[in-house]
Amino acid sequence: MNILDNIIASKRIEVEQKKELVPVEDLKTFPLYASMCNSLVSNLLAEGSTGIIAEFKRKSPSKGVINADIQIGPVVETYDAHGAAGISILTDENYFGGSNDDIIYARDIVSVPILRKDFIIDEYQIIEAKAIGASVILLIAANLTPQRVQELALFAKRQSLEVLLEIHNEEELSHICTEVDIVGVNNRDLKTFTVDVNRSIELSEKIPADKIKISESGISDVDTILRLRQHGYKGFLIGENFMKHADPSIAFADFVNALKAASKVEMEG
Ligand SMILES: O=C(O)c1ccccc1NCC(=O)[C@H](O)[C@H](O)COP(=O)(O)O
Repeated sequence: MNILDNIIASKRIEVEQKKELVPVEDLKTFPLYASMCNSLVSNLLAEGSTGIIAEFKRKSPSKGVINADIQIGPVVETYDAHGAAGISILTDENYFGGSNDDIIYARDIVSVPILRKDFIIDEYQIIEAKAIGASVILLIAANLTPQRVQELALFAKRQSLEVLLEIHNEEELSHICTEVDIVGVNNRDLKTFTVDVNRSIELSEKIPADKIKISESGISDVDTILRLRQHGYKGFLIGENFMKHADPSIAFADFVNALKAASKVEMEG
């Protein structure tokens, strides 16, 4: 079994336990369940958007501990204030050190849309995402059939959530369906952990033109963003590059300033 199989196996157990602990009908009574979702799609398409979906994660299977004891508040506040188009928050506890409380806390203090970054395999997790204040959910093609992607995406759309479908290779293009709003190419192979930004470039032309494209993982410099933009990418999901710093807020603000300067030079040139 590879790491993704392990994560999914433990997720199945976790979801069944949660269903017992907090029945789905109870989730629907959470105040945030009835709140309005804001749109990541609109933010990515907005004129002058940085396109950055800044991620908050404490650890990961590929990197181990990144920033174990960090508090979420100051980090997401800076992401929001300095121009993130969206914020991605890992809610998986075992492998990423996250929790639902991280999103509940962040929702209260930021206005940008929040992506619930987790391994969604069950409708329960979609209701849960809405109940904790997420606006976008992630579906990963590598662990879902095309039919299951379609079912879960449709279910999410009916909850007014936006859907990001993550793919990694050409075969997974067949998972793209009408209900998906955003297609993300993960530059990290979730089975081997190798990272190659060229994945995004190779797949860019093959993604249907009506989908918003984002590139995920292993992005650490503004030149890569400029290159990806030339291939039609509107969004850039970046985690470790910020979270590895003692103060991710400073790293994020510096990165955005450098991106804005480079984008201006590019437009003038
Ligand atoms: O990052 C991992 O080790 C990982 C392993 C298995 C499944 C998912 C994993 N990561 C989730 C992500 O895709 C990244 O957190 C996200 O794209 C940001 O990547 P990075 O900028 O490289 O931190």
